[in-house]
Amino acid sequence: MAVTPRGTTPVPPDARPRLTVLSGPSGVGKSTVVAHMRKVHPEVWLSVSATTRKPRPGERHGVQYLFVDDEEFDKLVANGELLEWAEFAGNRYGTPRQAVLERLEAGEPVLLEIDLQGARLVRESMPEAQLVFLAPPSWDELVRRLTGRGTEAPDVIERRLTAAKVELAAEAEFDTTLVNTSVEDVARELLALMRVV
Ligand SMILES: Nc1nc2c(ncn2[C@@H]2O[C@H](COP(=O)(O)OP(=O)(O)O)[C@@H](O)[C@H]2O)c(=O)[nH]1
Ligand SMILES: Nc1ncnc2c1ncn2[C@@H]1O[C@H](COP(=O)(O)OP(=O)(O)O)[C@@H](O)[C@H]1O
Repeated sequence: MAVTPRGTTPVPPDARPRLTVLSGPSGVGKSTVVAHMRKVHPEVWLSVSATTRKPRPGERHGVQYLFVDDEEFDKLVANGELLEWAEFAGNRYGTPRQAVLERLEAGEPVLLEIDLQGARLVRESMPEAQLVFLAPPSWDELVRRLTGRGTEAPDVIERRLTAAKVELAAEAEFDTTLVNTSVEDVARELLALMRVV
């Protein structure tokens, strides 16, 4: 058996911590799945994005998002502080770069919950990232969930459903699709993909 000096054992590629990107149309259940996953495994780290969107009732700065105004977002972009950013349904969203890189360097798995445009940008800049698409059981169920959530006005729901058609058409670009029928099942599958369990 070959003896490798201590400290120089090569890390097999599949043991490396991975950057996982979770995308899917608005209302499919991304936040619900991630919240459940973190209830079961609080140690899983999720990047907190910056956004120019206004907080929904119950959302808090630094928890769901870093809520910033247009000027602050411009600064984050100009200073190169975002790993990626995109405009989605009239607001801008971006992933703070430093925290993600620090976690990956520390050997921890990292999860980004971002839109299709962001997923494409991450694929370009970090080809080792795995892209996971969260799909609804059906179009009608997606409309029911988005409408039933009751957080958006009808015109905003329309914009999001228009974006959803584009996102659903891009499913084949992703490495894996998970269909969100059961939150518990999807959370378990996602944890397995991230090699947390
Ligand atoms: N590109 C990019 N998209 C993001 C980021 N953060 C959130 N998003 C996406 O922006 C979209 C809208 O998010 P949000 O307004 O919270 O609505 P929700 O996903 O329907 O609850 C979703 O597809 C999110 O995944 C980010 O940092 N970058
Ligand atoms: N598997 C599921 N079955 C039924 N309803 C779900 C499921 N997952 C999420 N929901 C509901 O769908 C709505 C949208 O979920 P949310 O997590 O806000 O979606 P997203 O973050 O993708 O926009 C919420 O009201 C949520 O409770």
